[in-house]
Amino acid sequence: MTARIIDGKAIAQEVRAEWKIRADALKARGITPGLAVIIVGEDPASKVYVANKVKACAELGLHSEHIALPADTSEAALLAKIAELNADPKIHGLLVQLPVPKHIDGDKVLNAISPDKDVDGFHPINVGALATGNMRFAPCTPYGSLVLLQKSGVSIEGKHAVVVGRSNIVGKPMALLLLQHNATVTICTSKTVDLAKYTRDADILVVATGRPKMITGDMIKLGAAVIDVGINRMADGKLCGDVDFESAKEVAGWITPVPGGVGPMTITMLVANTVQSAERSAGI
Ligand SMILES: Nc1nc(=O)c2c([nH]1)NC[C@@H]1CN(c3ccc(C(=O)N[C@@H](CCC(=O)O)C(=O)O)cc3)C=[N+]21
Ligand SMILES: [Mg+2]
Repeated sequence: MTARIIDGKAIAQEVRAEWKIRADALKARGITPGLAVIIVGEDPASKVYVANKVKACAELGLHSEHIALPADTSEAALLAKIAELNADPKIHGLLVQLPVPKHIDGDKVLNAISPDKDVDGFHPINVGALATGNMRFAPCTPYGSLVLLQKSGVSIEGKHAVVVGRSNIVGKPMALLLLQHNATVTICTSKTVDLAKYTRDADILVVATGRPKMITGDMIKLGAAVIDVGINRMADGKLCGDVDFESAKEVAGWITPVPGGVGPMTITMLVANTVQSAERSAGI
């Protein structure tokens, strides 16, 4: 059997069109949703992501500000910039591209962003809201992964979902979202003993480990839905996921490619969260 390839680019376009209608409705009331992205330093991969975010905003007619600060920006200067944007009525969504340079405390940065503008969903208040089932902003990568499953017609309720990876930005919130949709959820880590025992039992397998091609076809249940969150740049310059696509697609029922899978959805949900934030600020 060969898996159905989940076309993240196509689904992202479809979802963006839905959110454009809501953005246009806000603009008709004189409110243009606005996103500010702060990037500290020169990471080349981050530059690609930030450029994609700004492009997606333009596509939906949103206001966006891209604030590039030098790598030696002090923590105090960054916190001051965040405070300024927290108070700026043109801005409904605000994020600081991670990772930040070592001399800056990442947790302090996440705590400084107004929870009402935290479109990444990384502020502890929003993490707590997700954990208690009162979601305000779901983190964009897990949210996008969930929408990919839903739009592909994969049923979640009652199914065994296995998440490999326990990061705050993907693994943990992904597990919470799946739990919210009544999946039976297992979270594995890089230390899990006999990882394949768990992955082979997964109806839905989400992989976010940052280890290129670590999940191979023999670790996947026949017909499973496989969401590959990994983006690894190989020596030849090509991108690959955390799943070995070639062997996995022979076993899986659905699979996301890298690139063109989760990545475009991450950007889309960021824009969606920004529009939703603007709706909330307008009392909608
Ligand atoms: N505060 C914060 N929020 C984030 O959401 C955040 C972050 N920091 N730091 C870095 C990661 C990574 N990330 C991606 C976004 C888009 C693509 C994307 O568009 N990927 C394309 C291709 C990208 C390429 O060609 O390099 C794809 O998969 O098809 C990938 C990765 C957001 N992140
Ligand atoms: Mg993300």
